[in-house]
Amino acid sequence: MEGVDHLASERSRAQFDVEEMKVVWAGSRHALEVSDRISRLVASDPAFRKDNRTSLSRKELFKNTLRKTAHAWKRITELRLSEEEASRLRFYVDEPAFTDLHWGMFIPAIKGQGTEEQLQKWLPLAYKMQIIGCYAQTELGHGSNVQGLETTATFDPQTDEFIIHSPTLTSSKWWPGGLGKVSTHAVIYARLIIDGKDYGVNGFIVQLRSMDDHLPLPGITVGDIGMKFGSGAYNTMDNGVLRFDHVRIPRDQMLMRVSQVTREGKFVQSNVPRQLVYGTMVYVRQTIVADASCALSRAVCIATRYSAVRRQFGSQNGGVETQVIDYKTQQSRLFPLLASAYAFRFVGEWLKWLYTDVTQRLQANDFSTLPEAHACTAGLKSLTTSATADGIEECRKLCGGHGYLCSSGLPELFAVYVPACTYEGDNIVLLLQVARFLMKTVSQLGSGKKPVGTTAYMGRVDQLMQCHCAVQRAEDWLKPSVILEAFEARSARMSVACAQNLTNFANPEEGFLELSADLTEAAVAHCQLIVVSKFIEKLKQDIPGKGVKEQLEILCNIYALFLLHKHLGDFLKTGCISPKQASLANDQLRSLYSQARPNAIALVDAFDYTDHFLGSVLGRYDGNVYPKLYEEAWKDPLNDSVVPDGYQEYIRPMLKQQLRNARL
Ligand SMILES: CCCCCCCC/C=C\CCCCCCCCC/C=C/C(=O)SCCNC(=O)CCNC(=O)[C@H](O)C(C)(C)COP(=O)(O)OP(=O)(O)OC[C@H]1O[C@@H](n2cnc3c(N)ncnc32)[C@H](O)[C@@H]1OP(=O)(O)O
Ligand SMILES: Cc1cc2nc3c(=O)[nH]c(=O)nc-3n(C[C@H](O)[C@H](O)[C@H](O)COP(=O)(O)OP(=O)(O)OC[C@H]3O[C@@H](n4cnc5c(N)ncnc54)[C@H](O)[C@@H]3O)c2cc1C
Repeated sequence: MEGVDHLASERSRAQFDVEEMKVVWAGSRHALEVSDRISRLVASDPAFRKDNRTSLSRKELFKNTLRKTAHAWKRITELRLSEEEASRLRFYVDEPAFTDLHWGMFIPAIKGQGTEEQLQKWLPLAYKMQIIGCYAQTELGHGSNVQGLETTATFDPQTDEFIIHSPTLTSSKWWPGGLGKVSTHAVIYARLIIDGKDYGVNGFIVQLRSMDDHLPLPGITVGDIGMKFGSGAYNTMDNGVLRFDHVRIPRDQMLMRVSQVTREGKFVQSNVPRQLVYGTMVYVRQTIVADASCALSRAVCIATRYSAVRRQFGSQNGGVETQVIDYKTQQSRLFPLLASAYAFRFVGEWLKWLYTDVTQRLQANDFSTLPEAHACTAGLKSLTTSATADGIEECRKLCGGHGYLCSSGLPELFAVYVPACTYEGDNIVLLLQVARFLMKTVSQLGSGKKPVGTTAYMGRVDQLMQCHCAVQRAEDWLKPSVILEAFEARSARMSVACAQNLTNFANPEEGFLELSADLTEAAVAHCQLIVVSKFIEKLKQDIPGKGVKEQLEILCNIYALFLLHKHLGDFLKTGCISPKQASLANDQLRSLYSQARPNAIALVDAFDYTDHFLGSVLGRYDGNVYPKLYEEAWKDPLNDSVVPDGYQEYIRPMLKQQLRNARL
């Protein structure tokens, strides 16, 4: 039935003001207005159609993306969209493209690592898209180990140039998005060599293709690395391969904010830390955390709406069957993901603040918070992307068989999302960075250096090593102080245990390798504490709107107690809680699921996603699933003809053969 809201009765059960929750989700009333307006602009423009993506060939898919990005750029310039509006437009167009790397990495790399003159020269060209750039760091042989990159940039004092060269096959740049077919320029990372001496990895701006005919410049071999996981999905992106054969670039194309090479070939290290060469990754990791909440909320929105529409079993005397969302098992799988989407939203907001703060400090030559910014961005990127990738897959299963259809939107969402666990740093490699930071923090506790920021709780390590959880009744688990103490104690005890075990090794690096699995678990505990504590902090703010804060409190408690349940081994092993308290937490969790149930549909409506953006028959706003699912099936190219292509060649002869055999 077209025009009927099949989820109306669900919506009428909501106990809070959905419009106000939309403001909380968007971040502000202004952000909601912009987001809402731009999402409708994209949804109503046929040029941004995306329902045919999975049936296009790679070439069609790629050309389609080029068309869409050109159209998006035209609309951005015609409508004079602000940076905020343009970035919302990119979000709602919902198709990975070379422009992500141009705006998301090429420009930030120049901004973060270039000198004032370099910014003035390159940024105007990049902002007007008169050049298109990518970020070429990873090589065939090395991705995680940035210090292991092999591409060289050798200074030639005769000509005042660098010679960029790929000395081995494994030094070929491999993976950069936008490189394969589009970028005219790249920020490439190469070992700086002066007078035979290696000064480590630095960034350089290199032109790759002619501005006249787009052909690669002399000495450059460049192409696409081939199809990736999933149909449609990330194959809209031209991830590329690049080799240099003694390509010359002027000296002033080395990004020289962090270190400089003078006309005489002298290497000068400025007073900023060398780690700033890694600064673009810190920036992008922060954006990836914010993006995790978007991807997860999208999957959760689809699974929640469908779970309210779908009915199985439980019919009494011919009455209606049970909505699958009413099964406790469905709730215990779905509601923690709903809560995680909100939790990641708020920790993403906080991380953005942290990043802005560290950037301002860096400009004032205050580098003190850089290690914490690195640990937080690395750890939260790892935690949120792993949970989101797993969460999207869980949402697919929550939708039963129909979740496996491309028209559910979930397979493509998963395929596009899952590389986030690898790009911008493999999630395990990043957790090991957090672990290093934690071990350093623990080792300095005795020296009188007071830990600050997200490790401030370590300053109370003596108390946290001994404290006893005060929970006696299930309701005690609703107290933020109780939850915080349990998470702080678990994290502190896991870090201290690792630090103590490390002392058993004569060589600390050897010990670190041997204990690395335990260390990543300690890092996860610390990162989960950050997410829980930032959710609790959010709830201390003034949050207007009938019932909004109460719903968020329910979600915050679900998030924390679900984690406690999932990682019970940690909490019990470290003696932070008793088995009895664990069982009370579980009782409380069940009660929280019942409280979330009547509000579930409204809580996903608060994401304010259009049907175009969701791209899912199962997640439609009106819940009119079955007729649309049926209609969608008939659109498949296989149904263009009643008798399939190939019948005469393959099916008919086989059937005839069977017939002949039967007659014999
Ligand atoms: C049409 C128009 C539309 C317009 C609008 C469009 C809008 C679009 C806008 C935005 C979209 C944004 C989205 C972006 C797209 C995302 C797509 C993804 C593309 C993917 C890109 C990539 O993957 S790029 C490559 C990423 N590579 C990595 O992440 C490599 C991982 N490895 C590392 O980071 C390091 O090598 C590692 C940290 C693992 C180890 O480094 P190493 O040198 O060995 O260092 P180590 O000895 O361990 O440490 C030394 C010291 O340094 C500290 N440290 C390490 N890293 C950092 C850092 N980043 N910052 C600060 N400090 C760091 C480390 O802790 C050590 O400290 P100490 O212990 O010595 O104190
Ligand atoms: C879709 C996509 C887009 C990308 N876009 C870009 C781009 O635009 N620009 C760019 O430069 N790069 C890009 N990359 C590359 C990406 O950054 C790297 O693939 C990533 O950093 C992981 O590095 P790797 O491939 O070397 O993995 P590896 O390090 O080889 O990982 C393999 C395995 O080894 C493990 N491992 C590695 N080191 C350690 C260790 N020290 N301790 C324990 N375990 C370890 C990992 O956990 C993993 O399980 C992209 C990658 C993908 C998939």
